[in-house]
Amino acid sequence: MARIELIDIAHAYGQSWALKQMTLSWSDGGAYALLGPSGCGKTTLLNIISGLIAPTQGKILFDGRDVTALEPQQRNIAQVFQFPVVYDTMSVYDNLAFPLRNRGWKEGEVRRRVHEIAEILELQSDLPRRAHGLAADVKQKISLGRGLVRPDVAAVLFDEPLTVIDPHVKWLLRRKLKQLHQQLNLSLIYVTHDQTEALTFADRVVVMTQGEVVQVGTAEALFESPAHRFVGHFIGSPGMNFLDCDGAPPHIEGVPIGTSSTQQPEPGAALAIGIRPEYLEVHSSPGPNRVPAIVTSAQDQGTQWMVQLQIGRRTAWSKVRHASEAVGVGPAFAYIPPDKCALYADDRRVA
Ligand SMILES: Nc1ncnc2c1ncn2[C@@H]1O[C@H](COP(=O)(O)OP(=O)(O)OP(=O)(O)O)[C@@H](O)[C@H]1O
Repeated sequence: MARIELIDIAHAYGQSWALKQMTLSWSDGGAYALLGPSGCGKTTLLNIISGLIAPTQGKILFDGRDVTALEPQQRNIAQVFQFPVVYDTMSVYDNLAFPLRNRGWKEGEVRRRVHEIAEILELQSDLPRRAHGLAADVKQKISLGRGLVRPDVAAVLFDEPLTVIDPHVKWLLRRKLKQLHQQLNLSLIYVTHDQTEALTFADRVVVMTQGEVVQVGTAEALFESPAHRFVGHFIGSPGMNFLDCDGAPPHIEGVPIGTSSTQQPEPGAALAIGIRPEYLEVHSSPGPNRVPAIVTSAQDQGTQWMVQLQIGRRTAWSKVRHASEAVGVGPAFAYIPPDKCALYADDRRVA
C-alpha cells in the first residue's frame, strides 16, 4: 500500500478541461470515496491514478516516488470495474488465485489467501464451480475478490462496482467492503455517484463537481459543515436550504440572522444562509433568528413531518419530528438555530 499524492493535476480532452487543477493527498490504508454526479470527472481522476490516462499536467507520487510516466502494470494497482471481469472457463477458485499465481506465490499461500477472501465475500461454496453461467452479482463478487486478493498492491480502485448488483445484494456488499477494508488494511478508492454508497463505505469522501474537488471530509463533516453549496445540495435528502440574504450581519426578510460563521465575506459576494432541513424549526411566535414564513404543506412521513415553507420568495424544507400546532398550513416563523447554520459567499462557506 502507498500514500498517493496528486500534485497540480489537471486533464483536458481536446480543448475541454475535464479536471481543473488540483492537489490531493490520499493516506496509506485509507478508505476513500470519490463522489459526484455523472460527468464531473471521477473516472478520469481514477484512471490518472491507475495510469490508464496520462494527465495533461501535474504529477503523481506513490510514497514520494514519481510514477507519472509509469504504465498501469508498473504501478501495482488493482482495479475493479462497473462490469465483472472474470475468466469464464476457469473455476471461481482459479479466478481468485490468478493474480497471486501471476506473482509467483506458492500454492499453500495461494490457498490460504483465496479462502480468506472467499470467506469474507461468502464465495466458499462457489469456489469449485466454473465462472461461466454464474449470476451477474456472483461474477461481480469474483471481480471484487480478484481486486482485493493481493495484499501488496499500492491501492485498489473501484469504479462504480455495484452498478450491476440488485439493491438487496448491493446493501450486503457495501457492508462487506467496509469489513474488508477493516480486515485487510488496504488503501481503497471507490468511485460512485450514490451518496449512500459513498457515506457507508468511506472514512473520507472526496466530493467533485464540474472537474473540481469541492470538499474532502468525513460523512459527518459533509453533513454538518458543507464547504460548498454543491455539497450542501448533493448530500442529504432533501439537501441543505440556502436562503439568500444581505447585509452585515446578514438579514433575511429584515430579521438579523446570527450564524456560526465568524469571518467577514468578501464585499460584493452573493450571500446565502445554509441550514439543513433537519435543523430548521417551525414556530408559532417571533423571536431571535426567527423569520416570518408561510407553511405551504406538511406531509406526514411516519417518523417525521416534511414541512414546506415559503420565506419571502424563497422555498425551504423543515423535517419536524413531532407534529405541533405550527405544522398546520398558514403563517409561522422559521427558526434558524445560530450554531446549526452558516453564511455562504459565492457558493463557499464563510469560516
Ligand atoms: N475519452 C474522452 N474524450 C472526450 N471527453 C471525455 C472522454 N472521457 C470523458 N470525457 C468527458 O470528460 C468529462 C468527465 O468524464 P468522466 O467520465 O471522468 O466523469 P465521471 O464523473 O466519471 O462520469 P460518469 O459517472 O458518467 O462516468 C465528461 O464531460 C465527459 O464527457
